[in-house]
Amino acid sequence: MSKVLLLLPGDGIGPEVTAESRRVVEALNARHGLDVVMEEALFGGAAIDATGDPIEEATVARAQAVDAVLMGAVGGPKWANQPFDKRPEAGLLELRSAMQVFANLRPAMCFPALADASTLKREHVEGLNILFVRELTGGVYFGEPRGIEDLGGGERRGVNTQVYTTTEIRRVARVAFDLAKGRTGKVCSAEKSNVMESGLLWKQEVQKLRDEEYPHVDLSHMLADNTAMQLVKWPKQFDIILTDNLFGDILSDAAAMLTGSLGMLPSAAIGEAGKPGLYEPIHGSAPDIAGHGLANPCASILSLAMGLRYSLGRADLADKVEAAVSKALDDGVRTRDLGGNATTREMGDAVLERLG
Ligand SMILES: NC(=O)c1ccc[n+]([C@@H]2O[C@H](COP(=O)([O-])OP(=O)(O)OC[C@H]3O[C@@H](n4cnc5c(N)ncnc54)[C@H](O)[C@@H]3O)[C@@H](O)[C@H]2O)c1
Ligand SMILES: CC(C)[C@H](C(=O)O)[C@@H](O)C(=O)O
Ligand SMILES: [Mg+2]
Repeated sequence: MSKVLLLLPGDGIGPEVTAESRRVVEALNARHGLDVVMEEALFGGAAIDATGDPIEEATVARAQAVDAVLMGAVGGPKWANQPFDKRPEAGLLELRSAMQVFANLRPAMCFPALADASTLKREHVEGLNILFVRELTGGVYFGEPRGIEDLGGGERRGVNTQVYTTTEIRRVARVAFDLAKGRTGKVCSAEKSNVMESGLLWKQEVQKLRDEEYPHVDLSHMLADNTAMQLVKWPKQFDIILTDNLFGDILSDAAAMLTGSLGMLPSAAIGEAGKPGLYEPIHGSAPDIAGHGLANPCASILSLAMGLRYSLGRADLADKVEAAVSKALDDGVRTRDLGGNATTREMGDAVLERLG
């Protein structure tokens, strides 16, 4: 039976990069025995313009019912003054929460051809293969209370609450420990247990789960600020980095530059087995380059590959797509962020040509 992939292109460069992933799916359907039907819906600013809301209830329901969701990016200056709960980004948080995709896998891999594209020296990044496991449906992004209070006399107070429960910590740590089996076995958990109670609970629960059920995992703990420094100093010391929602957001953007560009980093957000996954590049809508065909579509295409692997049951085609991206880079095809002058479409063409 056909599988269903819901595309949510979103805003800015979102539609530009998602269009290239759509062409990859079409090529796999036509030439490689994939049987995926694509649907599309408005999301983010585009949905606000059409309906007043960043995501319609029907779209959330569809995302929960299909096999996988591939989104582009949301947000931009046009919607920056919307009330907070009506912003494009609020729609994304609502979608992640509704899909219960609590573990966000963000692989920061340096493709061989890009070892000189990073702002760090070649020996620091060549062969780099870090996997972030970022908690995605809890923490300070969702904690209550939140808001901006008027204290009178021109004084205001902005409030967000960092909160984690044992269950939230253990279920994402389990994902990291399970993934460690197929890798080097090393997991570094990053938090701020020195100043935050939620960070101390995080550290204790991660250690407890390791001791109870994963004795073979080589677990270490690192304060998140030191982790940021160590990522730049000697990134190859890391294999899996397990961390919370906010630190994972920040550390993975920093790690993107180790691979050459933010336009290279894909992600997979997964939850309980059998539930649909949400696949998205880690970059945003890039308003500074949107509409000019300059965006790098690799992060989107590689996110699609993760979807093929984790939700669509076609790890063989995921390997094929990743190999085609790697080959295109080997052959010197580069978008502007990687120092070249290929357009988004030309980069997509280069991947399609190498799919076989
Ligand atoms: N998942 C998402 O939907 C998501 C993620 C991050 C940011 N955002 C939103 O995007 C908007 C812009 O945020 P920002 O500018 O801080 O971050 P951004 O990731 O959009 O862009 C940061 C920089 O990286 C460049 N860049 C990003 N993706 C690229 C690509 N594929 N190819 C080439 N260059 C690329 C941009 O041109 C920009 O210079 C904001 O509204 C933000 O909330 C959305
Ligand atoms: C747009 C925003 C909600 C999002 C996040 O902070 O999670 C983005 O930065 C990301 O990395 O996916
Ligand atoms: Mg981010």
